[in-house]
Amino acid sequence: MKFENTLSYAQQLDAQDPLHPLREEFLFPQQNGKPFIYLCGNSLGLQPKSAKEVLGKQLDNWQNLAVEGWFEGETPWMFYHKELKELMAPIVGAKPAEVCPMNTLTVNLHLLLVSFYRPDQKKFKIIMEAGAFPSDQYALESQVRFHGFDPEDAIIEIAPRPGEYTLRTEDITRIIAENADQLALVLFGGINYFSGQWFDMPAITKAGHDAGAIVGFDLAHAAGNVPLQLHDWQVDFACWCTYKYQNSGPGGIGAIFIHENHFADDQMNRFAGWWGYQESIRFKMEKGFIPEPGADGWQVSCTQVMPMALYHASLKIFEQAGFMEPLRKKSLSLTAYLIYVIGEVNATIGTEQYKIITPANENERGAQLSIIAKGDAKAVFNKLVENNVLGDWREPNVIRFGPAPLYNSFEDIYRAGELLLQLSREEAI
Ligand SMILES: Cc1ncc(COP(=O)(O)O)c(C=O)c1O
Ligand SMILES: Nc1ccccc1C(=O)C[C@H](N)C(=O)O
Repeated sequence: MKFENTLSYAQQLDAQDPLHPLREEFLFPQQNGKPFIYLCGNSLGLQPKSAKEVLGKQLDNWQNLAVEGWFEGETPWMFYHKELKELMAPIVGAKPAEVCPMNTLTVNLHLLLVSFYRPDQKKFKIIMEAGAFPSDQYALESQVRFHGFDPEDAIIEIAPRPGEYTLRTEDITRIIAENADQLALVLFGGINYFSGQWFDMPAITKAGHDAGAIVGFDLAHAAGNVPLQLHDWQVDFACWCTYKYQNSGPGGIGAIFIHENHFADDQMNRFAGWWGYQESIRFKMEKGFIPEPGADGWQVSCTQVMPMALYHASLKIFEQAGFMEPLRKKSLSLTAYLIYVIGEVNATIGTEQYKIITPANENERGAQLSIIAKGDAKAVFNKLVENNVLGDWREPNVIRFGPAPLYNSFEDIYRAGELLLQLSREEAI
């Protein structure tokens, strides 16, 4: 596609974009009386305008029904998660029974590792990407120690080749195969938070299974961002947060996926709680845990109604958008335009001041582009924020921009590029 670096051209792309009106469904933060150009959906999605009303309804239910709200009213809380499951499933390519909203991401990762990381003296190793989000590193290290192994022996991190920023699938699958004898688990991010690289999840899953290992993913940066087919890809388990591309609010409800292949496995360990107990007889309060079939059987505590209400508000907008296919189509155009605009900034300055380390290949990236700037990148980043362009900064040297197709426009990208160019010129003087 041939782009132009003009405001009128960007506005024309917006006029042709069928999803453009959905921008009106969201609230943009303001600074100095002006809205931000918000390019940070990769960290925290924006608040849907409907969030207050949807949350308000549950506050009313609480006020009017109190404890009876669990079984009475329009949306009895006992079954509230079921409405969400139907809307979540198409976002990650799962059957509704395979997903469940619950807890928060790292907590869920621990709970799923209890079930899916079952090391023995022979097979105890875990393969993950080097530079995974710190919470995942800490979770895995502590799980390994919990089972009496040393993370130094048990965790194999796959790093980019020297001089490269991202991983090659051939290296990932080769290292998995080489370690087959001792490999218990492959646990990868779907998209790496730092580089923005979308890993070849089907290839990783297949390689892990060929090596006799379980394969799980942390989809914090992938769910609601790129099209996923967790069921068809035969992924064993996954977990994600919903506060990034799925706009459920800070500390929003987390979610899990358990492949139905595992539903009948009665050898599976789990850290059980009453909300995972068979729903129809849960309130008999009997001794001896009987799990509810499917992902719901991993629930521990009672439904977090208020965070789920906030997530529900956003899921309804995903439904309105037609779920992932139209969103992905727009997302690819937005990122392609951002790549073009950054290229124009570099070309105007006459040097590769801003280097995009996220793979250019569409199959290897989602909405987020990670950019390394020459010179004092932090100063540039701070000035962008002062001037109402909000991406985020990740140590030691990366600016991340994550245009979200639900609410970002081509004009946002044009304007962010215009400011980047202006700041870079000022910096050079
Ligand atoms: C890949 C990844 N894993 C884990 C986390 C931590 O999530 P939480 O704080 O919700 O447990 C995040 C984001 O903070 C993340 O991006
Ligand atoms: N949950 C947060 C709370 C505070 C600050 C950032 C986060 C993030 O989510 C960061 C994000 N996971 C990242 O990719 O850097």
